[in-house]
Amino acid sequence: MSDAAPHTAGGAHTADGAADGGQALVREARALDEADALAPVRDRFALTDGTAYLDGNSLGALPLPVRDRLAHVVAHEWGELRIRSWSESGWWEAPERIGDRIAPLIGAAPGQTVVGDSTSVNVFKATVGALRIAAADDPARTELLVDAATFPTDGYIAESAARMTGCAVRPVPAAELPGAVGPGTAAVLVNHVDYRTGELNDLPALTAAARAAGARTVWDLCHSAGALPVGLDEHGVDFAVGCTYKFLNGGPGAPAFLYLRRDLQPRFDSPLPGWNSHADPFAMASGYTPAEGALRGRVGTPDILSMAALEEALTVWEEVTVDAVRAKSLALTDFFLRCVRAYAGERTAVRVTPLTPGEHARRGSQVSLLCDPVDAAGPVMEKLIARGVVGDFRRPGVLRFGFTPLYTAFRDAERAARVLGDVLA
Ligand SMILES: Cc1ncc(COP(=O)(O)O)c(C=O)c1O
Ligand SMILES: Nc1c(O)cccc1C(=O)C[C@H](N)C(=O)O
Repeated sequence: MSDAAPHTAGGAHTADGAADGGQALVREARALDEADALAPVRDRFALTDGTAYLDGNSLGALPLPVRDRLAHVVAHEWGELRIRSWSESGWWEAPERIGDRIAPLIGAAPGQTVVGDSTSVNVFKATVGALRIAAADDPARTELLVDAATFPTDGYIAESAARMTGCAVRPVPAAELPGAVGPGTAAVLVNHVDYRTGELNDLPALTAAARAAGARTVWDLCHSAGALPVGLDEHGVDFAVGCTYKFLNGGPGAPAFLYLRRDLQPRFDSPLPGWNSHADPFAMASGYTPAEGALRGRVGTPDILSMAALEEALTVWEEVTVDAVRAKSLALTDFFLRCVRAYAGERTAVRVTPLTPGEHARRGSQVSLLCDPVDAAGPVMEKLIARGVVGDFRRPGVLRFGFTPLYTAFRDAERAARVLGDVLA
């Protein structure tokens, strides 16, 4: 069965617009794509295999210019210049240079963002750094609040960071965190967007509450960087981390970023004080003197090939604003939710309920659907993928669909919902 045109099998039966077999939704998707100012940006990505790729919240698609950039770095910078490239090709400064390219996307002025290591490692650096500053200010602050639904790596690392610093972790549902911070709170580690549900947590309110209580904040921006405005400087966030292989399309295993607010940099006592963060690395001194600025967040030798891919991937932002991306993201997820209601309806054998909030202010750039029965979710996603609709599945029963406005079209959203309706039927 072709998925290119709507048909009436299975779905297409609710009062929500698919009584005509989905023709109206197909026409609407076409009109939305025609009016979409970001539509031409899709041509910069390797997306010609006919799939509706809705997994950019896990691994972003390949930006085409990355291929030539990597070929050049390998052939010329590594192949011909070899060690000279540390200075002549700008390899040594890549972590700060690329950090400053990410900075405007997360609302940070230059000089506060550094790229390198994985998100997990940066969660460790930022959390221990925050706890050490809190302890220096007030040793009675021994509580590390973590949002209860956190991505696992943050929770595991929070436990270790707390053990190292004599603190204790207290998991609290994200919405309750502003009321939970108190005089004993040293720091709060929280995800901006919940990886499982796609819920957007209230960064301004929680950061303000933490500041008022004298606690430090560490935000995990993995699912918001490149998807929506963050406003780190504006809201007075202390530390932030995030991945670059999701909405920033930096490639598999692309290095993460670490934001150290400028006024805290002199106080940032890294738990991983590698030689790259030394004030004079090539002095090869036996004693450690930390560098000034964001490069205090570096550890060891940067992974140049991945850095080069990321740097090239970020060039798309020279033409695109985060506000435009956010506006399209909300329009895409609104439209997808409407299509799901129309095609999946109430009468399918497997039912789906959105876990992602309907309110724009509480929605990230993905839509998560909970399957009933839950154990249907894995097989449903396998069937979707077999039919060219690529989302992912998180146990036990969640279907995730990520919307990357740089390359996701409204026709992808319509098709995904239509195929989903068929599969659920
Ligand atoms: C919210 C969140 N934090 C942290 C991570 C872990 O990142 P990494 O595997 O790059 O350390 C991920 C995804 O893998 C994530 O979604
Ligand atoms: N980092 C990943 C990987 O190496 C393999 C598979 C998936 C991932 C992910 O990024 C998972 C992702 N953070 C999530 O939101 O579930």
